Amino acid sequence: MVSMTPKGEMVERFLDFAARGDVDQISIMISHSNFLVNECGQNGWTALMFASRNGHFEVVKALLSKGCDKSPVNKSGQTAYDVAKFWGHKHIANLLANDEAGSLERVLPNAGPEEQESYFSREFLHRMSEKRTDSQWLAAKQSSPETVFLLFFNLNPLVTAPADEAASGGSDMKLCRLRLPSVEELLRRGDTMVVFLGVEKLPESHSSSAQKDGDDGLTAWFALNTEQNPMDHLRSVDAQSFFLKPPMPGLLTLCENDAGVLAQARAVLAWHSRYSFCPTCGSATRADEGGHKRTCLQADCKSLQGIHNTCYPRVDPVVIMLVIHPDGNQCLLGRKKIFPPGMFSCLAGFIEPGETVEDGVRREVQEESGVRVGPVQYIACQPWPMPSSLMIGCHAVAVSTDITVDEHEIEEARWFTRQQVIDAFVKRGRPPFVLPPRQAIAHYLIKHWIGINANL
Ligand SMILES: NC(=O)c1ccc[n+]([C@@H]2O[C@H](COP(=O)([O-])OP(=O)(O)OC[C@H]3O[C@@H](n4cnc5c(N)ncnc54)[C@H](O)[C@@H]3O)[C@@H](O)[C@H]2O)c1
Ligand SMILES: [Mg+2]
Ligand SMILES: [Mg+2]
Ligand SMILES: [Mg+2]
Ligand SMILES: [Zn+2]
Repeated sequence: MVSMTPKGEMVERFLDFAARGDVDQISIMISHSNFLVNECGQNGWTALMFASRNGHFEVVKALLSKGCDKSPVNKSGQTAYDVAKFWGHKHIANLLANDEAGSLERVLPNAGPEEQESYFSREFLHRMSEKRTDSQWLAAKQSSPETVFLLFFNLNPLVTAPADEAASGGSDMKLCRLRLPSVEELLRRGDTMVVFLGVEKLPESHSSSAQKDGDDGLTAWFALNTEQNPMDHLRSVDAQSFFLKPPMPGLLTLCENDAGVLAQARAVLAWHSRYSFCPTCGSATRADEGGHKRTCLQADCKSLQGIHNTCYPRVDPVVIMLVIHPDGNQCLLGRKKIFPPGMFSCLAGFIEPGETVEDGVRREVQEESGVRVGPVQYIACQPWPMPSSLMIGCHAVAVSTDITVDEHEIEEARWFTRQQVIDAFVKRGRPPFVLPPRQAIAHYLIKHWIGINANL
């Protein structure tokens, strides 16, 4: 082993505290030796990178407050910002990007807007995908009194209304967090689908004290779905709770945290309910890996050789776009027959095989409205769990303006002026149309266009 200088040892100790989130030790060491904030260890990582990797917000803040440089890159060319973003620590990525000389702007001067959190996108569980193959761990969690179970009946979640429903206008519905005694009987039934969702993220102050007696102290979450009314098999469930249906607009009434976990749970459960047989050979399949895989039971099935995407939960990419008139002052919105009266929204469509996002936008806009599109810019995305789409939101610039609607899909499409869109937002006078609900990415794409062109 290579021996280290006393300084080298001190740096490694400092980096270790950063990796573990020990903000007290970090502050003490900086107060004696401020140079540590910019040191990197033997693997080329700085304290800021380690803290960003492990989601230690307070450590990142402390390092920044001591003038830590955000620009160094590790051996893979990643800054601390890149590391935070890669590991999904959005709050840390925002902190690192918002600070004046944000690395994103420097590296990508023409970068679009900051990553946008949308309804259905909040991740408050850590998915712990490495535990999906640990059947012993999963079984222990399924029989732990701490574990949280979400229940679905035909993909409709069990919810409770807020106590002051009138005041909240019926929104902010909560998913019922059931415990083992309530669902024990359901878990024993063969026809209950069980999906491991993840574990609650730990507060930064979490220590290893909970790890005695083999318990890792992690609270696991599972989603259950049944196709037969589970009410007779449930124990001690709040009398106010009920299954939320139909999905639209019902699922848009959840609070933001619950909408995120619902998007994950419902999309996976919907996949199980649609793929009970092997898409390759038609045989029966079995759920594996905590409900994140289906394996064919036919020994010589092709799907058992190599990796087949038919064995994993599906996500369907959909482009959704706000098309802007060449004059920059109008946008194209359409309405489907099924929309509530007066509502107009962005055009949208499924991406086809072999197509880029940009080509998908151009094709769908032309098919649905006859308008031809030039430049396309990605803005934001949103999981859409009905049943399992990923909405890829873009702005696009039209290069022609005549409208011919595809009547199979769209009842009407129109150019609306910026003023008309603003009137619809502020609901002034008699607005010319109704906007899609704020939970839909279409709403955000329209609002963002108004925002970036603000000349009110
Ligand atoms: N979040 C939002 O703001 C928002 C707004 C609009 C639409 N959406 C969602 O986007 C999705 C797609 O929009 P669209 O209906 O206009 O798409 P679209 O314009 O491609 O037309 C739908 C048709 O495409 C075909 N299709 C192709 N691939 C499909 C697939 N993987 N699954 C189902 N059908 C497929 C079917 O014939 C279907 O009738 C819808 O599910 C809709 O709920 C979300
Ligand atoms: Mg469409
Ligand atoms: Mg279409
Ligand atoms: Mg289509
Ligand atoms: Zn098969």
